[in-house]
Amino acid sequence: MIFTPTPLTGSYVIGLEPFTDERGWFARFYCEKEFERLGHTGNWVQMNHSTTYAKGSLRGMHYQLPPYREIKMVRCIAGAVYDVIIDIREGSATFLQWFGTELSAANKNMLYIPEGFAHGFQCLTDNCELIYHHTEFYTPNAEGGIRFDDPMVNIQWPLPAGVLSARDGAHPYLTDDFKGI
Ligand SMILES: Cc1cn([C@H]2C[C@H](O)[C@@H](COP(=O)(O)OP(=O)(O)O[C@H]3O[C@@H](C)C(=O)[C@@H](O)[C@H]3O)O2)c(=O)[nH]c1=O
Repeated sequence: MIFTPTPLTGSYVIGLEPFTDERGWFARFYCEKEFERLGHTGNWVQMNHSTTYAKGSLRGMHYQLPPYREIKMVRCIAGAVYDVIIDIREGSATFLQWFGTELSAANKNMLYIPEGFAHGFQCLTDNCELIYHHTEFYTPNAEGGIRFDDPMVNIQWPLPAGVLSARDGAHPYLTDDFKGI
């Protein structure tokens, strides 16, 4: 695996190194020893899989409140998405800065997202499938959300916004009172 730091400290784009032969390919996407070198100490306690049908659809921007902050690792196994994180670590030098990268079945890249980030994505194709690894259990009462179009963050999405859940459409806009998590 190739770990490329993003401008937001602690997050990485992870490239796989597939072994290819006449049958197809084989690639490792998690190895405790390699991840320890990143400083990763958490255990993956939950893994999720989602399909999003329509190009342009958006999911996000989601996080869990303390004490349920979590590390996430995201991978796209069908189609392509523009995957985005926002740094909401209290006191961070890059507070409210965002980073986006394309994850696709074709490029096989993953995004490693430390605690203290909000996460979301937009589908660049129809029928996008994502696999998530989480270090914390899903805790509905601890869910936090930031609107995908929050002007204080100003994410540059590649496509006009398509399908959005009712919950994601109802996230409040940030105010100066928001100090992060
Ligand atoms: C996230 C999650 C949802 N659910 C349930 C709640 C709800 O009834 C249904 C759909 O949930 P949501 O609408 O929140 O799903 P979704 O909007 O796809 O939520 C996901 O968005 C992306 C951007 C992330 O980063 C993920 O961690 C997760 O928050 O599934 C679980 O049972 N376990 C889970 O871990």
